[in-house]
Amino acid sequence: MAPVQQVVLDVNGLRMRYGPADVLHDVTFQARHGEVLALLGPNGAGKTTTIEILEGFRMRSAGRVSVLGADPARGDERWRARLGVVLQSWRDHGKWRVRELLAHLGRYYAAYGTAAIPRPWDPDELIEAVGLAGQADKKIRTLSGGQRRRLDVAIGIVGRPELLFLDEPTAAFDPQARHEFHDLVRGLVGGHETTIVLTTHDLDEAEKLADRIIVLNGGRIIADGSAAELARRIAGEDEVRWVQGGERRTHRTADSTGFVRDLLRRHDDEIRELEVHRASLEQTYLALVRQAESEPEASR
Ligand SMILES: Nc1ncnc2c1ncn2[C@@H]1O[C@H](COP(=O)(O)OP(=O)(O)OP(=O)(O)O)[C@@H](O)[C@H]1O
Repeated sequence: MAPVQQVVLDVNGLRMRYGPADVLHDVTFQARHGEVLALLGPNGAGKTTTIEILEGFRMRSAGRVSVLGADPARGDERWRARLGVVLQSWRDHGKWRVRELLAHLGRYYAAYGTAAIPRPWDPDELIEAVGLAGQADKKIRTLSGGQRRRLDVAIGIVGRPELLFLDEPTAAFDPQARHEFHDLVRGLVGGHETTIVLTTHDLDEAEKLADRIIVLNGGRIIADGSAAELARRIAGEDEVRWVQGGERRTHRTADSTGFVRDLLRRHDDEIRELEVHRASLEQTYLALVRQAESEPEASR
């Protein structure tokens, strides 16, 4: 029998109200040990509010929340030392040098190390892991935007967190930095069994990194599942493209395998450059949000 993974995050009936406005309505989900969970949703959907409540930075209006076995509203220092947080932006360490700052911040975690999880992460190993080896002795204000973001991630993981929150971690990255960051996240999940909750507007990133995707819209969860499960829910059509007799053709179908089989049976010699494009997470996501927005409030 497969081992039952421990529930690290348990959110039940979470509600948040700012003044007269309800911004989270009955949000319920769980995350298990070692999972990467992506929160997606349009601007103002409630992603940051949800994450800030889980981090213990914001008090919820109602609902039950358990993070690493504790209520974040009452989490103590020992609990906080097991979390890692990478906010959307941090701009306050300009005069420090990279190694110096990580060594300094790491000291806070030393008292919370265990036999299984020695804390903190050695600064030089960490600098290597986030790809800042060439910048270890540089002042932080001299780093590029992408290097600064890698440092933000290093600050978030210096205590070897069991649960890591990443709020739009790759927003300012170039494609290469984004690719390297994805490798870093996979390494964290594979090597140290960190559970990760990330928010992103990059659907490609969510598809690559996340085991599970939760789509929030207007403070409600409108979908929860793997990218493939969400795609099946929407049952998008595949697009088949080919060249025949020098002419480009396209056809949309729910049964691309059957269509291609039939096409090749009838015109095998004439078909060139055959491609099948599956419905992407982006199409699925847009369809989910459109569907949720077209439903009347009362039926939700
Ligand atoms: N401190 C606050 N006071 C009042 N309203 C707030 C406050 N913070 C957020 N809101 C409102 O709560 C809703 C959810 O905001 P939140 O920042 O959680 O969304 P988000 O999904 O993270 O958006 P984005 O993708 O733009 O970062 C929005 O309508 C926002 O205006």
